[in-house]
Amino acid sequence: MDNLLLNIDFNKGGNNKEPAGAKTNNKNKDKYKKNKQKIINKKIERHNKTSDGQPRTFNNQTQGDRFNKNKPFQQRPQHQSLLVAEKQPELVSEAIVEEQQQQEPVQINQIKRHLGISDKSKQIKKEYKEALADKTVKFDGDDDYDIELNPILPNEKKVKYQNRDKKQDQEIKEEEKTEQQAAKVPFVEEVLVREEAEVFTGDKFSDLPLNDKLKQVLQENNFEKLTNIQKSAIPVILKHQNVVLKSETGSGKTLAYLVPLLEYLSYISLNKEKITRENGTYCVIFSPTRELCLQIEIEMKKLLKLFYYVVCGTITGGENPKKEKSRIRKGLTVIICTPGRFLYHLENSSCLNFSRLCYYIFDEADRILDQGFEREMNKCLSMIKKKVPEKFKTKGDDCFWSDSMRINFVSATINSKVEALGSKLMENYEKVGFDLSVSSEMEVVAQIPKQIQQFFVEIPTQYRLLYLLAFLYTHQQEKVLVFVSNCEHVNFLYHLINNLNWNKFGKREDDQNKNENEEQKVDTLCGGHIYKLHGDMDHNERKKNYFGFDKADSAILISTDVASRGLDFKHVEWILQYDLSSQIKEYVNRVGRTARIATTGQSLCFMMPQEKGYIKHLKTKYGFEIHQRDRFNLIKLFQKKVQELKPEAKLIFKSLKNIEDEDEQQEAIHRLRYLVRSTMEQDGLNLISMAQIAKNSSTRAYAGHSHEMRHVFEINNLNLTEFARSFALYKNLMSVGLPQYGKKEEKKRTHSKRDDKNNQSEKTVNMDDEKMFSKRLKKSQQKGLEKKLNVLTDVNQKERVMGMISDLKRAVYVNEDKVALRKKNFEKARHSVGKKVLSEFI
Ligand SMILES: Nc1ncnc2c1ncn2[C@@H]1O[C@H](COP(=O)(O)OP(=O)(O)OP(=O)(O)O)[C@@H](O)[C@H]1O
Repeated sequence: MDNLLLNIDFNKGGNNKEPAGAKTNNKNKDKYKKNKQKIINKKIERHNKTSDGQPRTFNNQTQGDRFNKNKPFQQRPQHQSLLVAEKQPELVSEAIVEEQQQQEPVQINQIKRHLGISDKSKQIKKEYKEALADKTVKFDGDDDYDIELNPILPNEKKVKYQNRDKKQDQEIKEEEKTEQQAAKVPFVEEVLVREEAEVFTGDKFSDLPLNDKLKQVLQENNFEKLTNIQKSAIPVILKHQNVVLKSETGSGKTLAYLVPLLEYLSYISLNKEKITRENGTYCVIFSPTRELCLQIEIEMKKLLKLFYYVVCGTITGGENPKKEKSRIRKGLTVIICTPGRFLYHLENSSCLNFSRLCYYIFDEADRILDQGFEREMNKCLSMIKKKVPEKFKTKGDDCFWSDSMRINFVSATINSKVEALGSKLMENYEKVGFDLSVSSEMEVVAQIPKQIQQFFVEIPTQYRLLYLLAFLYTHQQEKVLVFVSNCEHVNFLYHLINNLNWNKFGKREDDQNKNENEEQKVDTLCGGHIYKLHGDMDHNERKKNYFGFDKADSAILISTDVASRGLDFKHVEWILQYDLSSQIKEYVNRVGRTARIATTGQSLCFMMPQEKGYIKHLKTKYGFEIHQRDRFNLIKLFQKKVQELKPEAKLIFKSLKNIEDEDEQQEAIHRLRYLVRSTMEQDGLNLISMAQIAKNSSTRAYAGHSHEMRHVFEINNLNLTEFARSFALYKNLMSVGLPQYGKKEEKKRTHSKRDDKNNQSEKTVNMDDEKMFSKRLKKSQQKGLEKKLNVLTDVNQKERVMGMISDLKRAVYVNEDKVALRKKNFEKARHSVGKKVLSEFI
């Protein structure tokens, strides 16, 4: 304390500055002290005299006032700092402190802190004043004074006020705690106690009544212990039962139906007839995606090593149909297919042989129906029925009951719709893995493995992209699967992330020119292991990306829901739901891509502020355990990661003195934005138009959220400008590549009032977008109604729907479009009819 006061007096402050060399020269020091004392004495003298040089008279009755200029210096009570610094009473005087107060507020604060007088004293001071005004507290002239010349209260009064202060403090603290409790938990630190995975049972495959070859092959593939679902499902399926099978994601359902299938085929081969390729197909496995077909084929081929007579093959979209045809002609014992392509072959290939068909398996059965496969599925089944009518019990088209068929329905999220299809196929069936003690809604939660930690983070719409990049940078040594709502968004994110050069991160334009060599080095996330997956991709690229992500140790996969079902990527640590899905089933299946078969994993939902209801819905309706994470913690982690991976980046964060400070954290976000913008502007990448297309598709997808969840995903609550920013479409980037501007507007934009014009143009862009969007929305509604019209039989209903369609058509083709359409027709007519006739026509 003494040192502190001495330092303040001697080393700092304008007039109090110690002369050069004083520290080393004691003589000089004494001289300095004497001078100092002289200055103080002079000050006291000046204070005690009026401007005329006459001695000042003091009014003693006002001595309780805060700043008592009417009180002689000597008569003032001793200052607390003087009491503390008793050793140098001549140096640390009130006058010095006063002077310091004017010139060195920082140091006064230091003194305050050391004396334990914080800014809270201001509040106490205020209360003192109030108390004085109320005359509830009286001061006799003997009261002591604190550093700010407040009267120091007798102890009981002080305690009273201190307690009051503490109480208030506590209340405020508690309030803050409850508000921030969830949000301020560290971002990735494991706060939850992970439950022991309870996937495996004590039972083994070797205990099951299977043939020796199958047991051997299972052992060779390290399938030893049975999982819960395998233990309960395999014996039931083996007993020639139709089964609807449901269990949590990643619990080994595939093996649960493949093992009984192989057992059955080997039984036929040993006891009934030799299975050959010429015999045709014995089993058809339906699955919703090509990748899942591929995966089932791989899993099956692992088991086929000792069953050379069983040939399995996939029939999926994207493959060359001719090649598939030749494979079918050679004979496939087990066909693994997507319904669309299978239907194509049923309609176009006569070589399909179903005379021995005895097994149907529907993997991800609920998705097969959801995806609009229902019609295709029904067609497939009825065509098979037409080919081999003797196998089926009933004659009508809608019923596919058969005594000679074994049917398995499999999914983690089976619902009543699936059961309805099930009843068309199976006269009676056994349910395995259903928990009848809980409601079907709550049962959904049970399908998420317990070892998955679920989080959500609320992010302002405009920063979404930047936080995504921060997250990916922070977790680039892990495997992250990012889900978005549409193919265009996947494409945009994929190209953007692939082209970000993190060597440029945080550098300004002038810095960049200095280090051109360094700039040439490209530093991409995960060492460039970035993949994408969606339905519009070329089949071979899809396959390549699927295997690429599966094999990588650390990688990023950006995907639509095409990857949400059944795919078993190895060791995915994080599932990131960047665009939320309004369907609970999709949430469960997306999350289920991590924590497979007794491993652990985390999932994170990126939530826009207006989507708060989503988490509430999941928590209250389904009882999900989702924990909030603070976005600032994410940025903190990001900064730490940057500093860890790029030690030279200290320069980047030179302004970040306090990493806890939210404003300073914002700095990192700005730097990220700069990196994104510079990448967007790069020639030849075409990122801006990709972003615009992605934004439009995402807006449409947002408007297409299920009716049940419209209150959460309400398109009218979506701020389109902020939403555009989440696609890196910032104000001045919006104008690039947009064809909407006329020549006049283009000229105007280069004028001096550029900013105003930019604002205007941004508005026009948004208006155009909105117009486009509403048009498309109406068109899609129209299409939906047209589909409905095909199915309707009632004449009145038909008429009503037709009326609605024509209303929509009128709304879509606004006047301008009508004119354009007429012009187009006119042009057509001119070509076909000729000018002469046309003039008559006009
Ligand atoms: N008994 C077992 N012992 C060891 N590994 C197993 C066992 N059963 C399955 N697995 C492995 O567990 C992983 C997940 O299995 P699978 O894909 O069948 O899960 P699932 O329940 O079908 O998941 P989803 O619901 O997501 O489709 C696979 O890699 C599979 O090889």
